[in-house]
Amino acid sequence: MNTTILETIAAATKARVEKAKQEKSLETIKSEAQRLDANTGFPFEQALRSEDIAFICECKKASPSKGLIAQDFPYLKIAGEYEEAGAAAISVLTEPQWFLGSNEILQEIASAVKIPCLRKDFTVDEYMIYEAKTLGASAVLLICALLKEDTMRDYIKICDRLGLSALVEAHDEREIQSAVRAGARIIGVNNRNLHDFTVDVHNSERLRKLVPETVLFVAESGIRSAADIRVLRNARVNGVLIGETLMRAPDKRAMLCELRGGNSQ
Ligand SMILES: O=C(O)c1ccccc1NCC(=O)[C@H](O)[C@H](O)COP(=O)(O)O
Repeated sequence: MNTTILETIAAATKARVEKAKQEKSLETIKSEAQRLDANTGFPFEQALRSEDIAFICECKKASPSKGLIAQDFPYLKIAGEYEEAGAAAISVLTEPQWFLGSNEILQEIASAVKIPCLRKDFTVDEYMIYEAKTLGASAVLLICALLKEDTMRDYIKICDRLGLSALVEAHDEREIQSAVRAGARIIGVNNRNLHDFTVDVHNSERLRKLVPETVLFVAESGIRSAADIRVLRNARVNGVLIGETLMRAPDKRAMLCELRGGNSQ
């Protein structure tokens, strides 16, 4: 079988984590994270509960499917615009090779905004969860395709103890069932097919039915228009995660308003 982009990124991420451990050990990052306040009230989850449909707006300079998206990437300005325009949370890519993200970008954004930040990365080691906490994240991404069910359960428990939320990403029925069994309280369905990079928001619509009402549901990727949002709102998704559409919009506030179905003028 061909190696998927996800497997390639995961292998590079494992190497990145091993390098990070040489600079700061697991024990050190763990104790740094554990010294931080764990009584957070899980703001990322709260943000998803508190709105009709919550917008998680992404700061992303590049991606494997699109290459460079934003030549100019004033991420603090972008995050500020998202916050002012009523974003519920901000997703920050920290993967450096394909997404041109960094830990520093997350740390700076998290300390500049009041809304919760998701560390969007390819979590392959518990080290990355403790690291996310020290960087100021309120949530981390856990991808079913990269983690065995028992590991997923353990990682969700680590998140709970640190006061972090886990957005557990699934692509199909089997992964959704595994995420539910592992104790996920937030499941995100990624609409992007990682073999051919095509996107279909109806993937979220279809899979929403399989997720219990008690579990929060986020639709991720390929959301381009108010019509897409209408489909997802009708499917009772709690939140949408939007990257490229917002990153390419010169006026983020106007684009968010348009996506919500309003008039930006
Ligand atoms: O975006 C990609 O090309 C990609 C490829 C392989 C793994 C993950 C990938 N993207 C990460 C994301 O999940 C998106 O950044 C996020 O859902 C927003 O998607 P979009 O609104 O389509 O930019």
